[in-house]
Amino acid sequence: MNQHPKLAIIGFGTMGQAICAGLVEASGYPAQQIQAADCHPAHAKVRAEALGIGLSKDAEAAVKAAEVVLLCVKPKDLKDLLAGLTAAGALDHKPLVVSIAAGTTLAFLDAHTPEGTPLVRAMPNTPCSIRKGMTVLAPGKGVSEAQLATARALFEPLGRVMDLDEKHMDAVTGLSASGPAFVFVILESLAEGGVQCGLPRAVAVELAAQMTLGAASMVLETGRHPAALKDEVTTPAGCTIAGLLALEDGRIRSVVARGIERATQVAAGLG
Ligand SMILES: NC(=O)C1=CN([C@@H]2O[C@H](COP(=O)(O)OP(=O)(O)OC[C@H]3O[C@@H](n4cnc5c(N)ncnc54)[C@H](OP(=O)(O)O)[C@@H]3O)[C@@H](O)[C@H]2O)C=CC1
Ligand SMILES: O=C(O)[C@@H]1CCC=N1
Repeated sequence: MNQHPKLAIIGFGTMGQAICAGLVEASGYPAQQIQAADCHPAHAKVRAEALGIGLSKDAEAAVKAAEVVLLCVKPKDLKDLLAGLTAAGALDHKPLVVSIAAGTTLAFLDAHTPEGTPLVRAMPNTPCSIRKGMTVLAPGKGVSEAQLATARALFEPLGRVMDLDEKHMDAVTGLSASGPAFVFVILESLAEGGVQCGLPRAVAVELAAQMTLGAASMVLETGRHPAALKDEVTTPAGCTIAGLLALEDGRIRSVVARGIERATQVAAGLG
C-alpha cells in the first residue's frame, strides 16, 4: 500500500475532524486522498472545504473507493452503519477497517463485517488534531504486520502510538481518550487559583497550561517517576508542601483516579 492510501473517514464529527485536521494540516496527507461521510455534511462543510477534502452523505461510495476506512461514528451507530455497508457490498474489496469507537470490541466488528475483513481497533484523543495525540492500537485476528503498519502510519504523524492487547482498551479510553477533558478541568481549576490570588485570567491560563506542558514533558523526556520530580519541587518548610497538603485534604489522588476508573467502566458498556 502506498504511503498515503485512499482514506474514507466515516463520521465527520469531533474526532473525524480532529484526525483529518492532524493528517492534512500537520502531516501533509494529500487532501485529495481523503473522502469523508457524515449524516449531516452541511454541519462540517466549512471545515471540509478548508481542509480540501471531499465530504458527502454517501458512506457507501466513500468506503467502496477506499483502501483504508476509519470509522468515527458513535458506538451506538456502528451496528447499523456496518450492516448498511455490508449489504451494499461496500466492504467486499476488503479495505483495512480501523474503528475508534469506545467500548466496541474487535469481536463485535468482526461479527458485523464480511468474513476476512482486516480490522484494527484504535483509541486516539483530541490532541491528535495538533500532532500531540496519544493513540493505542489493537489489531484483529489475521491482520498482517503490513496492515498494522498501515494503521500505525495513519496515527504516527498525529503524536505517539502504542500497541496494546485489546483487553486494555477500556482503561486506555478512560485514561488517554477521556483524559484531555479531565486535564482541561484541572487546568481551569489551576487558573482559577491564580485568579483568586490576583492574576489576570489570561495570564493565569497561560501559566497553568505552560506549567502543565513542562511538567508532563519532564515525565516523558526524563523517564523519572512523577513522585521523584514532585519531591524536587517541594522545598522543606516551603510553600509547595503547604499546597500539596491542602490538595491531599481534598483527596486529590483518589478523586482523579476514581474519575479514570468510572470513565473506564462506562467505556466498557458503550459498545
Ligand atoms: N471525542 C473524543 O475525544 C473521542 C471519541 N472517540 C470515539 O470516536 C467516535 C466519534 O466520537 P465524536 O467524534 O466525539 O462524536 P461526534 O458525534 O462528534 O461525531 C460522530 C459523527 O458521525 C455521524 N454519524 C452517525 N452515524 C453515521 C453514519 N451512519 N454515517 C456517517 N456519519 C454518521 C454523527 O451524526 P449525528 O450527530 O447525527 O449522530 C456525527 O456527526 C465515538 O465512537 C467515540 O467513542 C474516541 C476517542 C476520543
Ligand atoms: O466520551 C466519550 O465517550 C468519548 C470516548 C473517549 C473520549 N470521548
